[in-house]
Amino acid sequence: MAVSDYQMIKAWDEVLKLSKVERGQTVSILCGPHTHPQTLQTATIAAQAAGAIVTRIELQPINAEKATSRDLMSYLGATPLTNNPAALAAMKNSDLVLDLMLLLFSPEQMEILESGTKILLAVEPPEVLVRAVPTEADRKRVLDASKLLKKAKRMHVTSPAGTDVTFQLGEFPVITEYGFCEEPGRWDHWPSGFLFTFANEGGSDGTIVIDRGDILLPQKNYVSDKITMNLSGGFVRSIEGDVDAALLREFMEAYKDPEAYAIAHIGWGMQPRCYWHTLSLMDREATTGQDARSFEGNFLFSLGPNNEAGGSRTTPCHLDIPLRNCTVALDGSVVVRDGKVIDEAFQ
Ligand SMILES: O=c1ccc(O)c[nH]1
Repeated sequence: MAVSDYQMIKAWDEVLKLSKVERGQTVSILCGPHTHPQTLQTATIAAQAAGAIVTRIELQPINAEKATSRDLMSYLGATPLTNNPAALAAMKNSDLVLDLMLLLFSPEQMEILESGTKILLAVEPPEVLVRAVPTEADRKRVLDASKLLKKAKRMHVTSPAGTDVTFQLGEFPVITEYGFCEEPGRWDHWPSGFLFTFANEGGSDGTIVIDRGDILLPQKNYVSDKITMNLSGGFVRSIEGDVDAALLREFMEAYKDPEAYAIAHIGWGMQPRCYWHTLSLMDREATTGQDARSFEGNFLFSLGPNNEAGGSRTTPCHLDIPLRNCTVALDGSVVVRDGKVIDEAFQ
């Protein structure tokens, strides 16, 4: 359904208030030719209404000749900000950057955050943004869950489809996503509502079965036949199945990068206003799949880069794969059972 400018401005008002934007602060809006015009215009109005000094920074896209997918998250690392000291300086001197272009996993994003600038990514279409406007309650619930994940040394994930995989934890921080940036140096993504950490280097072993109906991102399809991944020493050693597996293998082979097969972030979804089914109702190219990453009770694992958490891997190949009906246990304590979040585990 279409979204009115008024409703989108009110949504931005709420997100900027939650992000503690104050009169006189500097808000820089990073955009590109692909940025949704209504998102850009309403963000500009809301930031001005909040009393901020607003700057738009438009950068031209890159990597089109390298990526085989048009999805914004299908070729990461080098961004239009790479080797652009003018734009980098502007963003490091801003209180908040609204990233309507997508910098994810770029070294420049880390450098901007280290300067104390907050970065809020928002590239989903207005219909998804207004459906999942973040709340303080979302933040509290994700932070409560993060306390357990921060202490965990081991994550064990199983499913009726045959997943049985163990991740050693502790080398990397926990990253929480709840849709706004209330602290200097924080990165977040609106919409979201999930948390994750990264498995210790070399510390992932077992089998992951991507079941019928589970989602591959950036492919943004529901797989129609099971894909079985065998993991050892932190890397996917084989990808078996039928056509979906063959398509996934060729997608990954096209990057010609062995680091594409490394396990990256692992965690689970906690956003009640995001759903597994919505991808079946949307044009694939209209979304980056945040509903799929955020829906309640998914087990979300990713492959590829871990530089976002201080790791050394910066491969441009990045897969996010949310699974349904999994049971996730941290040091033996179940936090998701058969695809349902166990909130009591976080009390
Ligand atoms: O919001 C996001 C999106 C992609 C990703 O890999 C992590 N978080």
